[in-house]
Amino acid sequence: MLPKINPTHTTAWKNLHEHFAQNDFDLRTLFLHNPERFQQFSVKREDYLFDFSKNLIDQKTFDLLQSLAAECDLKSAIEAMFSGEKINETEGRAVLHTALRDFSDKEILVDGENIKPAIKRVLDQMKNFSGNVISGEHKGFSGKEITDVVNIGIGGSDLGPVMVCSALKHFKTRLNVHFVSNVDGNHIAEVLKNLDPETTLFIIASKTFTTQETMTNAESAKSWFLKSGKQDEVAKHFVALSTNIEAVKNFGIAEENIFEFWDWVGGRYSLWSAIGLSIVLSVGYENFEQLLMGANETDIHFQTADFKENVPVLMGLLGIWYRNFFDAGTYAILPYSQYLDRFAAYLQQGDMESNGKCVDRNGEFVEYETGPIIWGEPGTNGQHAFYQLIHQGTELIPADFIAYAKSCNVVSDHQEKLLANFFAQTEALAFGKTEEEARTELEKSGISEEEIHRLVNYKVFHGNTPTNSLIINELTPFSLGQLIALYEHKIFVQGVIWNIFSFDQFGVELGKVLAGKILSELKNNEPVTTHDSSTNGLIKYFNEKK
Ligand SMILES: O=P(O)(O)OC[C@H]1O[C@H](O)[C@H](O)[C@@H](O)[C@@H]1O
Repeated sequence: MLPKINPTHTTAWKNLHEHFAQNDFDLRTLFLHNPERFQQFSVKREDYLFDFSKNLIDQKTFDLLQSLAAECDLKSAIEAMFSGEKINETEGRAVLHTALRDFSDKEILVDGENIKPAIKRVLDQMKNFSGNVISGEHKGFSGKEITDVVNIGIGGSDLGPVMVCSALKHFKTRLNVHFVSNVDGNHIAEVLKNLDPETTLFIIASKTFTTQETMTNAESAKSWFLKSGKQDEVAKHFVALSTNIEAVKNFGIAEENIFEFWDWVGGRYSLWSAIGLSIVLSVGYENFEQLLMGANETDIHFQTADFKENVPVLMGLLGIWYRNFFDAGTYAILPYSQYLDRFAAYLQQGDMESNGKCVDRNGEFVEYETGPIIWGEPGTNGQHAFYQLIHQGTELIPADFIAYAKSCNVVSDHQEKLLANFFAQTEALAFGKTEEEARTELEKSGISEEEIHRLVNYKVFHGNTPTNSLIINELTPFSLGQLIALYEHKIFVQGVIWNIFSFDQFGVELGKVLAGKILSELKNNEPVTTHDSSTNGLIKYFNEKK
């Protein structure tokens, strides 16, 4: 079981509030007074450098955040998760996505049974199946090789595979992998428009195998297929990834085409499981295994490194400093890598569905902030879209800047320009531009004193916007696995300290229930008056125009 400590009752929390009130954390001053600040607040590991020196902290902040982790008993929480304790207490489940990438001989027991053999069995099944599809040995009903794969899933059965397949495009196989997730019929229509049922493999990815969007898309995909193929040929073109074996069989998918995973794998933590089959088909099994091994390297770091040099712990603690003491409502993920174009979207589910909670582990409503809004886009594009607000707006927006030192594709001086922007932005956000500096620049431009007076304030940059800089040596399946796991564990750290349960998601249920009721009303085409005037009015308008 996880500790049930209210963080605001800890001595560290009270001291952090005092510390916050008594200091202004001016980065210009902090760097000026400590030439060794970068060395003091950065962690250099074999595959990456994590520089957290441009944060609004001093040594006392650092020490108090460490004390907070200790008082909240983070260490035993980490041990509880990795050991298979049922820390997902509201659902009575263990949280063991980490076991999926643990290639050691160590036994991990769930309800007295070692889960490692089953994990290995499914990995072997994924390896064999993907090998046959990629090699062309597995053929469609007309004897042609598979050329296209369509993963049908949503949420954790979509976002992780989409993000990884996008990030590892440089490593892709001959197969073209597509993703359908939205119940909006246009989504599947646009994907199927250019595909051939003779050479298309469908993956129905759903932990529960009950999700409306996925089951609707799966039925439509099957209908599309059966316009060409026969019922007894479905087995060659449909596989399923799920914990719900009975529901999969009822859908009509052959038992040998079911890739199983388990309830101790949360949906948003499932890309390492059978849900990763689209990744295996997209980049090959060896690269998928490297992805797993990279995540495992972070798992070991997370379990063994002193919290003072433990990157996920530091990321988590710094996020709490801004969320709960600076009252920052959002956190930006700004990868300076086009390959990571879906990374922020992936973390939106990972972070916001885990820590978007208002009831603590004692069943009481919390009286402090919990999970922030996660958002972001790749740099340098963000600079031309929303950096104005980060630089000169009224919201404090802490951000993670992520970049790879080496590019997968050497094209002219693009990489130097990309990183020059990365370094410039974190510098500008940290140190800004004072009124005096702005005035000097305007004076040099030769404009009148009156004009200078009129314009100077628009040219001031407040600075003191905190950033973490993560420079990863190169983008590989291994380093991507490391990166994803860093954020999985950051999220875990924050959930432990906020004293919430990070692995259930009851908040997604109400909408689903209401949608089911409204769907039946829409289908019977009668005037709808059972709701509020807005919902009734909206439904009426839809019924008139559809
Ligand atoms: O994989 P499925 O069972 O289809 O669930 C897909 C998604 O459904 C819901 O939105 C849950 O909140 C997500 O955590 C889950 O990933």
